[in-house]
Amino acid sequence: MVALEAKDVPGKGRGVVAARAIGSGETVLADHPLLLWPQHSTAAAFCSHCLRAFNSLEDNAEEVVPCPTCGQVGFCNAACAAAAAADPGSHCGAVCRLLAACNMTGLSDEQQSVLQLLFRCCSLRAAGAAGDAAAAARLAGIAALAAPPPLPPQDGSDEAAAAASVSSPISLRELHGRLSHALAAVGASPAAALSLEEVAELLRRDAVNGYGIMAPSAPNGERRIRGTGLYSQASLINHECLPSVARFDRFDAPPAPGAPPGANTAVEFRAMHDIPAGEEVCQSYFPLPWSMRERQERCREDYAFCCTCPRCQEEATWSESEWETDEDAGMDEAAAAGEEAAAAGGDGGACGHAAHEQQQQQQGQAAAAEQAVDAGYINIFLLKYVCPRAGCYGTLAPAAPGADVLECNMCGGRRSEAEFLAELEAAD
Ligand SMILES: C[S@@+](CC[C@H](N)C(=O)[O-])C[C@H]1O[C@@H](n2cnc3c(N)ncnc32)[C@H](O)[C@@H]1O
Repeated sequence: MVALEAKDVPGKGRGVVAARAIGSGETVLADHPLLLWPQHSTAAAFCSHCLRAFNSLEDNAEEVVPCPTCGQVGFCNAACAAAAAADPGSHCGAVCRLLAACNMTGLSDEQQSVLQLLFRCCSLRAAGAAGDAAAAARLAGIAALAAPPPLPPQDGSDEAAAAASVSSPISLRELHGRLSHALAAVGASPAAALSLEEVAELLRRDAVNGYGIMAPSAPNGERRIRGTGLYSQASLINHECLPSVARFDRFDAPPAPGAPPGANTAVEFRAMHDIPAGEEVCQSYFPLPWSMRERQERCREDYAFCCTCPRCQEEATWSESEWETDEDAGMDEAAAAGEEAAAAGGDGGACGHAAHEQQQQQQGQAAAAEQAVDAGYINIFLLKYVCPRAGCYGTLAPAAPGADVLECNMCGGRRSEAEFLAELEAAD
């Protein structure tokens, strides 16, 4: 993290700040995953080691190498197959046998995907206990990720609260039972076992730190997730609704000559605009056009904090009539999404308020007040950085350091500064 420095940020835990002035379009961080796992339902369409899409192989006349243990999933080339076999945190023989032995009946795709994570962690534990220092270091890296305290139970049951991230009806206890049963069925080492509490803790770490890796859009435009990654440095980047960096990835890039398997799994963060030295560097955890209500709900329910960023503070003051004015002025979908924010603004107390959360909120509000933004700034920010392609919701950042062409981190679409200014004039 040459350009960034990890620090405690009042009200947010750890965060990263610019260690020097950062130029627009600079890549401030490239981070490789501690752990990567596929979305269960789409696993057969992506490399089980590096998540590269199989339909991207055709262009290079490459062929899928089937998993030698199950034959159900595969790898994008022989190097990835060999890397997975040697990696206890990947689709190695041990993980493959656990998946085959596990009773998946009645589990949602989300729950089956959680088991992909848990089996990889069990396998890393067994390897670590057997003296694999790299496996132990990866588990320590996962244990160092933020894990906010569990949310207060919604229905009076601690277990229900802990299982919220895997959306019951199947409870956390049931999931843990199936995990333990699979470990017993394959005769796994006792060192591989995870307690119920450890499973709950892992799920909370996954919920606040896991990066969803998107698949290319389906022909009907539907967006699907191909898997999830845990990244040690990227996980230090806090959220703001007007972020300064955007995440880019290249999971489908063909391997460069001599590059090790998995080189395509790095996530990169690019500065959307100039960032002065000492300023906190933030990303948005969800699409920029979301309304304030949606953003507040997601922050509270998935990340256990109340967003008090300058945009949320400003939007909390908006009235519906102001939004009518914006709509009349021809604001695009992104800015108009704030209409709902007006409705949410009145009950700005969407956040849960444990005592420490209140303190965090006050610290966050004080910091946000120092960098107040107005409606005009927010609207121009959204027009400039939300991908204009219908239904994309990606974020734009300069295509290269100093470039005046912006590139979308979802669809790859590009827009020049001149095109943006023309759109801005039209919106005016
Ligand atoms: C991916 S982690 C970010 C790093 C984290 N702050 C840490 O100490 O490791 C996400 C967690 O950071 C905290 N966080 C992120 N953005 C925040 C914000 N704008 N305000 C308050 N807390 C925030 C929340 O606890 C959230 O669940």
